[in-house]
Amino acid sequence: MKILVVGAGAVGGYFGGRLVQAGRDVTFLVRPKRARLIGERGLRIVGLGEDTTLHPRTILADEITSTFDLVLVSVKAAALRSAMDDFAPAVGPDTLILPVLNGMRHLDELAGRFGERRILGGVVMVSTTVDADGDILRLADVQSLTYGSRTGPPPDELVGVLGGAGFETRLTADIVGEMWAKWVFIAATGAVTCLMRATIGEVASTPGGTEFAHAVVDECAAVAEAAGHPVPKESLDGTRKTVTAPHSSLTSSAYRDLVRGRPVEVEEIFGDLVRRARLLGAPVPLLSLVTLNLRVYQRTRA
Ligand SMILES: NC(=O)C1=CN([C@@H]2O[C@H](COP(=O)(O)OP(=O)(O)OC[C@H]3O[C@@H](n4cnc5c(N)ncnc54)[C@H](OP(=O)(O)O)[C@@H]3O)[C@@H](O)[C@H]2O)C=CC1
Ligand SMILES: CC(C)(CO)C(=O)C(=O)O
Repeated sequence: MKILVVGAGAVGGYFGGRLVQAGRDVTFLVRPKRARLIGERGLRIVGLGEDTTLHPRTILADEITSTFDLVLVSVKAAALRSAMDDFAPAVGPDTLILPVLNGMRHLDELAGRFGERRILGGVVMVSTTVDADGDILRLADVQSLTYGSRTGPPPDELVGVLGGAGFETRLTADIVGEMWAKWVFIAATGAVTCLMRATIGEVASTPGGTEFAHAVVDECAAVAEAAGHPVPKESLDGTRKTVTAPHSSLTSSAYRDLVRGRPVEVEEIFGDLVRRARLLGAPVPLLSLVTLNLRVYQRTRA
């Protein structure tokens, strides 16, 4: 199965790199600067005691001459539209597209462009960043990819391709529910860390921090429930435990972007949740505050 990984950043570089290591037929669609760096330095996965150098196949948008069986989309939300233009020639009649962006909005954009049927849902749990050398730096020992069809038959053909590649994978019958659970998790983690400009542990160990984190989780979970996708108790308990852990160095990709002065996926992670909450009549004062805070950041960033 020919796999095109769109974006060799923190997430695409990590999962795509693992698939390369496992001998899968992977090509990375990259832009010229990233292509040069990977050509010179290799794609390196570092951190947590690892130092792996891979030499994957890369391709630029104007070099795509054939279609792929699976397109794994791992760009940030702001780059999605131009990425869709770039990878469109790789999409044939039977190509499946598996996006792993946080939030939910990208599904409509991808379905609008390529058709509902081929757009799978995906959830990644990983904590990686691109470091100053351009390497994929692992920050925590989590690495899972959950995926499934939203409309059609389960993509069973992916099980053997994505499985056994050094990260956990799960094909689920309820990927939309899983995406909501991840959205609650990432919105809560992102809200706590971005609004307080601190790690989960720094907030949780400060008086009032734990109560704040619980209140954020309550809001996020209430939106999921109102939307018809209540987060299962076990998953919600896990989210609460994670966002209130006093010694945790966990942040979120949104927070890492914020402290580096980069664009944050404000609308996709927070704004869209607030918008849906309003439509559903769910009160979200804390999420509204985080959204406003980050919108101001976004406008004044430049
Ligand atoms: N990092 C994390 O720990 C996690 C992130 N996520 C989510 O995953 C998604 C991706 O995030 P992340 O990997 O961190 O982001 P990064 O910014 O690290 O990576 C995105 C990559 O996409 C590339 N890109 C953008 N446009 C194109 C294009 N047209 N063609 C080819 N490549 C392109 C960028 O390339 P270039 O170098 O050229 O700019 C960049 O390398 C986000 O939605 C994020 O919320 C989810 C779970 C964890
Ligand atoms: C799992 C977690 C919180 C890891 O950083 C994440 O999904 C993100 O930051 O986007």
